[in-house]
Amino acid sequence: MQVNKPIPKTDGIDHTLTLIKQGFHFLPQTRKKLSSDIFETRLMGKKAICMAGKEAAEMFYDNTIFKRKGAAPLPLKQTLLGQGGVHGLDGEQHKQRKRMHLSLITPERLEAMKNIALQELDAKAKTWENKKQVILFDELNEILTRAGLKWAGIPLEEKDVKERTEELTHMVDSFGGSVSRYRNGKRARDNHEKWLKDIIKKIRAGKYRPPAYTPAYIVSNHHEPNGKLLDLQTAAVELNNTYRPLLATTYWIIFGALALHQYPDTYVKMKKDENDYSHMFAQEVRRFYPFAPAMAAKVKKSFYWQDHHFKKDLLVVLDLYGTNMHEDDWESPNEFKPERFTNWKGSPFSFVPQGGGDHHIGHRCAGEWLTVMVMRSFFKYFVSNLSYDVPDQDLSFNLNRMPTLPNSHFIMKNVKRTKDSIEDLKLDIQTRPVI
Ligand code: HEM
Repeated sequence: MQVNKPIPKTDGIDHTLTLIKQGFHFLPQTRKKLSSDIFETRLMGKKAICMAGKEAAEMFYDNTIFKRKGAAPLPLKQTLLGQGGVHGLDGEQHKQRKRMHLSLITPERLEAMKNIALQELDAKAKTWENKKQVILFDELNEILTRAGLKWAGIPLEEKDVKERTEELTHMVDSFGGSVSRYRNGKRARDNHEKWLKDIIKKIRAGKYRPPAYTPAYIVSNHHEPNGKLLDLQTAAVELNNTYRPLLATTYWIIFGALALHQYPDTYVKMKKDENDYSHMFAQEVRRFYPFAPAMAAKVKKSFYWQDHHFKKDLLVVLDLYGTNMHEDDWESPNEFKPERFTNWKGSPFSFVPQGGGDHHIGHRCAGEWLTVMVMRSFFKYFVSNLSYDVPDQDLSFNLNRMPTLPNSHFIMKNVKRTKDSIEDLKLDIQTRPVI
């Protein structure tokens, strides 16, 4: 007979506002309070089971028992994710769409992104030499907007750079429950999708011909399992999905710059980059610093797990940040130690900064390799191609805000390029497995 073990519950009626107020703290602190890796609460008026840890992640990413349809809240789809995109698909439709995304991320295209992003960074860095100070967050958002659109094969006129950068920045900053950030994010997405739809129409009409290996070409010409082209709206969402998340990488590049500053030994080791140090450093930045707090799914068919009953259509939330910090899997999780990744045995369920499980059959982030490659090459650029001072500023970050970053947005002064060329960096960094 199957035992039905009760799951500890939070007090009160609904905890959506608590989640918005406490941000990254909500799930870990509630687990601590209830002394349990799994608890029941109510979010957006619905019963929800929240959980963390390797075993929980393994269960969450089993797509025979979980589905994404109806799991993500509407405001998230109106801003960060878009409606009708790969994130919310299940079954064959998901597999087919995911194959399209993964087909964009070949080793050659990863190298291309690295080179384009480094070129944009180096061009921008030339202008920093004449500035009193540089706010790195703003600069990186523009650099990665330029790089992402170029890589995706989407034409960007100089006069539009500011507008496109602001749109992508607002979309990425839109989650976390602030009404004003939601409004900015929604407006930004509406404008950006309108712009993309015009470009896709031109591609389909043969009026604009991007190279056949670019996202612009591949997404515009992608056919659904029913043999039809993606509808225009979905095509705009998916094309945006191929480069918008690069601006999420901005947050981790800022945190990496923070770590290089606050742990000076890492700066020295990054400069030498022995035993793949830059890779381990990027991995530890993704583990230690927050970006994606959690993911939601719904139960596809009822099942038992660890004697707990999961009923069909129940909402389940996996704490990604808390899983990366889980004491069962990470020694001294609250210490920043890139060396922990030396000979790391890599579990796709204990290390879930960009989702867990398998990239190909599950929902794990399609851009994980790309994220790590851009992070590594930028960290190496900072230590080997630049000199800069980090003046006094408020470098603290608030875990109640989602997403979060240092309050000052990382200010640099006296920036100088120490090399005239990025050729060493272009040759140096190769694609590497990330889990
Ligand atoms: C800081 C950088 C990034 C973070 C934190 C991040 C995080 C995530 C997370 C949490 C998911 C959802 C996993 C799930 O549904 O369980 C995801 C999915 C996805 N990401 Fe990323 N991502 C990043 C960068 C990128 C980049 C650069 C790209 C593309 C170039 C990308 C493309 C995608 C796609 C297409 C999916 C949908 C996968 C699916 O549903 O099967 N991401 N990402």
